[in-house]
Amino acid sequence: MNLQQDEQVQPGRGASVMEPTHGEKLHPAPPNRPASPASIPPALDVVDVHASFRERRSKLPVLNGLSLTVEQGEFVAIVGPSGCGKSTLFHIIGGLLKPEEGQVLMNGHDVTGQRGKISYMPQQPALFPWRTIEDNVLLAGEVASSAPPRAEALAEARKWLSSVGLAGFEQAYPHMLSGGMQQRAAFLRALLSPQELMLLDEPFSALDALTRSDMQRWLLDIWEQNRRSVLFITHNIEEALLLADRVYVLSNRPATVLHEVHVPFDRPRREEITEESAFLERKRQIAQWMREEQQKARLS
Ligand SMILES: Nc1ncnc2c1ncn2[C@@H]1O[C@H](COP(=O)(O)OP(=O)(O)OP(=O)(O)O)[C@@H](O)[C@H]1O
Repeated sequence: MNLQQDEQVQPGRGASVMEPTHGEKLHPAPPNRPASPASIPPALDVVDVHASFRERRSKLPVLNGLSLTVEQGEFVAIVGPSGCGKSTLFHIIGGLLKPEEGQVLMNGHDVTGQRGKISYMPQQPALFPWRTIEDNVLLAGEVASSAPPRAEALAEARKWLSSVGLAGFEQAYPHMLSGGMQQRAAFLRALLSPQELMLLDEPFSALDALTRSDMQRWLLDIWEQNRRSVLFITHNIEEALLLADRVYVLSNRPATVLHEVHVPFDRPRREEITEESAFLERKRQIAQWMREEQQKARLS
């Protein structure tokens, strides 16, 4: 079902009520955060977005005045309770759903409800089983209006496949690869697509712990070479803090931003930061906020 586009603004649902309640910032912006001069708009600016699903006569509010930004070249993570509306937010940013209120701006332009502006990587690799790994990776370029010539795209894809340990698997089909390898190919497809902003929706949730840890290290490495603007959903607080420059903590459904946490570690990041007290302090604090949300949900 679609989100309602024509719903009346209800009394009391103005911006002041629906402003996100950003919690304390645990630290000022770290030095490694990409500097965004005032003249450069954020890669993504989600402004006061409201959304609900309507089923017959009942209405399920899902997003409640949610605002967030991703600066140019920034890696931002979202954590929040299960079912709070994270994927719905991605669908709105990707233009698959229209919000009842609010805007989605990319590079300063209003793109609310417009598709084709982001590259997206879902929980499952979503590779086409009838296409080889190489052809799956090339797909991103094929559907773009400003695609490079095929020979150029192929050379680029092969270079990347080799650099992510998939050399020799170019002509393999997805079922011939492990889950982690499939996710690498899916990530490459997102990375090589021409859209600047990448939305990653729990890309490692289906992987076992060891593969997940490998993939985190791998993603850090690849991302730090490229510095694309990334918005990343995860349920794993440690993963969020290890990868991101900032972490948004969402409330229960209907989701709004409860807290914004700056992650002050230099890049390239080392896995050892997970042992540092500044890391553990943030991890404990976010876990505490999440527990509080769970408690509220149980009591409501
Ligand atoms: N198409 C839809 N029609 C009706 N309700 C929906 C639809 N899609 C999602 N919902 C409901 O909206 C709420 C938010 O769903 P959403 O998938 O955005 O949450 P989420 O935070 O991504 O969940 P999870 O953490 O479990 O992946 C849930 O209660 C879900 O059941």
